[in-house]
Amino acid sequence: MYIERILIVEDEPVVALDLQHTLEEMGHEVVSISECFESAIESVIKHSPTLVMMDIHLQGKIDGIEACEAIYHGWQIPVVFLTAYVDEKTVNRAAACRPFGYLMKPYHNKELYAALQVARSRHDTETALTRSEERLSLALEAAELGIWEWESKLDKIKGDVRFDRICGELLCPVSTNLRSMLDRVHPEDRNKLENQLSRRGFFHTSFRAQRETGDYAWLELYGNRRQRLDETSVIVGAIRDITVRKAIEDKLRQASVVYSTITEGIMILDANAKLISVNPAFSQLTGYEVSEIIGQTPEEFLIVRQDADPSYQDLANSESGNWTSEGVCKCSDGRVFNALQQICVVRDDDGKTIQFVHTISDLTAIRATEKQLVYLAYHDSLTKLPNRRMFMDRLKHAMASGDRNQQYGALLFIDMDDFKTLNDTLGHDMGDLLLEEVARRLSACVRECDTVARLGGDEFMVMLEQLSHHSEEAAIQTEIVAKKIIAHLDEEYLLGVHDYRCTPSVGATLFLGHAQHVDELIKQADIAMYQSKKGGRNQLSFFDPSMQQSVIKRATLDAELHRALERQEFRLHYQIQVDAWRQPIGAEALIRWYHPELGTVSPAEFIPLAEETGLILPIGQWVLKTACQQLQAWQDKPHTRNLVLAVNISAKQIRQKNFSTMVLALLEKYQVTPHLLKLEITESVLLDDVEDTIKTMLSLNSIGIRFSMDDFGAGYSSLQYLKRLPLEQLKIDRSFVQDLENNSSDRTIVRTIITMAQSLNIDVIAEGVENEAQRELLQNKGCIHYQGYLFGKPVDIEQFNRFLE
Ligand SMILES: Nc1nc2c(ncn2[C@@H]2O[C@H](COP(=O)(O)O[C@H]3[C@@H](O)[C@H](n4cnc5c(=O)[nH]c(N)nc54)O[C@@H]3COP(=O)(O)O)[C@@H](O)[C@H]2O)c(=O)[nH]1
Repeated sequence: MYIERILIVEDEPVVALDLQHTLEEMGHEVVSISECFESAIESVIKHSPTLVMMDIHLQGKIDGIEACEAIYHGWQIPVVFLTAYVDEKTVNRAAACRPFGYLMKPYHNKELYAALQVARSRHDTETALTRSEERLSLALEAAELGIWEWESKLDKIKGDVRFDRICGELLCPVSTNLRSMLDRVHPEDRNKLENQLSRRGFFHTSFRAQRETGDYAWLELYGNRRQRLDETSVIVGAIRDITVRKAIEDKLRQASVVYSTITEGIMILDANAKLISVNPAFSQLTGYEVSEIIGQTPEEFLIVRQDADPSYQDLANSESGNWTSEGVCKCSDGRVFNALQQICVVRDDDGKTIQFVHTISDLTAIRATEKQLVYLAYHDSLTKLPNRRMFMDRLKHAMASGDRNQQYGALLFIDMDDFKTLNDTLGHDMGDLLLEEVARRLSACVRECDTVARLGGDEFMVMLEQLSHHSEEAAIQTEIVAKKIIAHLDEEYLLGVHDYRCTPSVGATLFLGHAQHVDELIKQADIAMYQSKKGGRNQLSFFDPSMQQSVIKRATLDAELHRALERQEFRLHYQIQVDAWRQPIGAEALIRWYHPELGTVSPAEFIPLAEETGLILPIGQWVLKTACQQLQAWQDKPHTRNLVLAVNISAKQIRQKNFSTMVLALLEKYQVTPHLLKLEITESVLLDDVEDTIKTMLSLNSIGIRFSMDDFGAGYSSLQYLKRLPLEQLKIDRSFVQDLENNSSDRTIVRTIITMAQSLNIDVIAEGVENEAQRELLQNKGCIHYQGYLFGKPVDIEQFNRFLE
């Protein structure tokens, strides 16, 4: 039996004493007797009784029922009423304050004994229940779980305060029915959740529910669906917001994928820098399995420490906790590689170092690529020779050492003759083969200390170092090497199945120290090489300063020529063409360039330059337009109406795709009768794209435009093509006319040209006729049209028109 420490609250002292006696006989202890509420409270505080026996009628204003409420509420001490009251009102009041017993006076001892036993038992049970509820509440709070319940009969979801906290915002209104709650669930999760909720027994699931803000929260739901006897069912369960956990899990999952798939090797070390784990890439990189190295520090098996490297402890103490450096790693098989290593300190919330993450990346491939890139930056990919960049470096170096030793060096600029023809005829692959072979032969011709480089295309450069201290001797040494090069490059090449011959043109220049700039030296060698080309190719030329002057002049001319059109510096001059009776039959339009500073520049000087740069196209267009304007002007006057105007057309012009269209447009614009326009072409048009050129000529000729073959006899003169061209006229070159009186060969050539033209039914005109003797000779041979100073020099249009009048 439990021995109670009892407080008796009784206003009748006799009854109280009797009760005390009885209780003590039962073995209990009576700690105090009080007659009123106030003294009862004092006794509770003072004696901490385990049970109170309470009379309802007490001295003072407060009765036993109120006293019971106060004592139980304040100290949770069970109270048993002991009273004579049996009226319904009193009993109901007493019952409302949940007493632990209600004993009627007078009572039997056995009744008292039973009442005390029941009170004790109920109090213990209730206390245990309250504690258990408290524990559960604390556990739910700690687990962040909310309790919820749903009854099918009511179709209402109810929950505790934690449930409201978790779901209030998400699934509001909280006391909603199941369908409304499901409506807030993410469509992809809805079916799964619905299935779980309809299942009998335990379930556990997670789903997304939409917040008021529109974004989704992750919820974890536990439940147990039970069937009641009346066939209704109830689900009781718990719910938890796992949004943050999900986000962390996602990150962890990503981190885990990165950890296991990244190509960098990762070591996780504990706070003492002892290895805990490695990722797969680490084992692949180093050959170490985690079991072999666990518990060791990386320096014991992998990292070759440098003196400047910080220790793990240094890093743990550092503010950044991060260190990156290039280092050397040793693999399990002894192989060594360069690695980029990074160490990151992992700290807990209190800032204490708990781990290190040590990452290593193999730099071998990067270093190899860098090496390759450097190689490519300084070498020609086809021939593997040094390229221009490296050559320039070496040249600067050679100049510096030549300066110190006072020894001459030499540059040889080598260009393969007619390389373009090889590419055009046998294709670029064969061209590449030739260049590779040239590179081999050049390298074989020079000493170890010399440099062979490819500048691009078919241009090679050879630098000879450590030549004589005297320029003459150095020149002789250079000549010997250059001749050797020419001889070797002149030998036959086997290109695939083709035997091929290709000669070089070589230009040479000497240098001593830093007397000239590198670019200047290369230009000198280039100029000398052009000299070789001009001199007939397959030869060596040394640089001569006068050559440089002409190159500079040419560059100036080129720059000025680009601006000449827009500055309107061109004019057309006209030179009369006459018949046997000296009657004007037409004129040749000849361009003149009046430059404000350079003065009058001869077309013989600037036309070849314009052809080279492509400027001949806009210039030629301007000439044609001006000629058409002039023809239009002549058409108004009877004595000029039938004059035919000859315009020089360069090969580049006639090869333009839209040449015919452009000419037709001009004729139309200036209302010119086509047969008054004569286009003078040279034999050079037959060197390239002959078929297309013939097509263009035929189309222009079909509308009446005439063609004259200029400088005939001086060049290529392919008779095979001649008969296919729609030519109206051959113009005998001035060089044959000049010496006609004294040179019998020229006379023969002129006679042959005239005879051939007559047989082909083509007219003949002679240019450069300067005296009567020449004219007579030409007439005697059958040439009756002339152009030359004998009849008039090229003059501007005002003079020309005056002359005609
Ligand atoms: N594509 C173009 N070429 C043109 C154009 N204008 C001229 N040219 C070509 O330039 C070259 C030089 O021409 P130019 O200095 O005008 O010389 C011409 C005549 O002045 C000269 N000539 C004429 N008669 C005599 C003579 O009796 N003696 C003598 N020493 N020289 C004379 O001959 C040149 C005309 O030559 P050609 O054109 O071959 O009939 C020259 O090649 C021009 O073609 C142009 O607009 N476009």
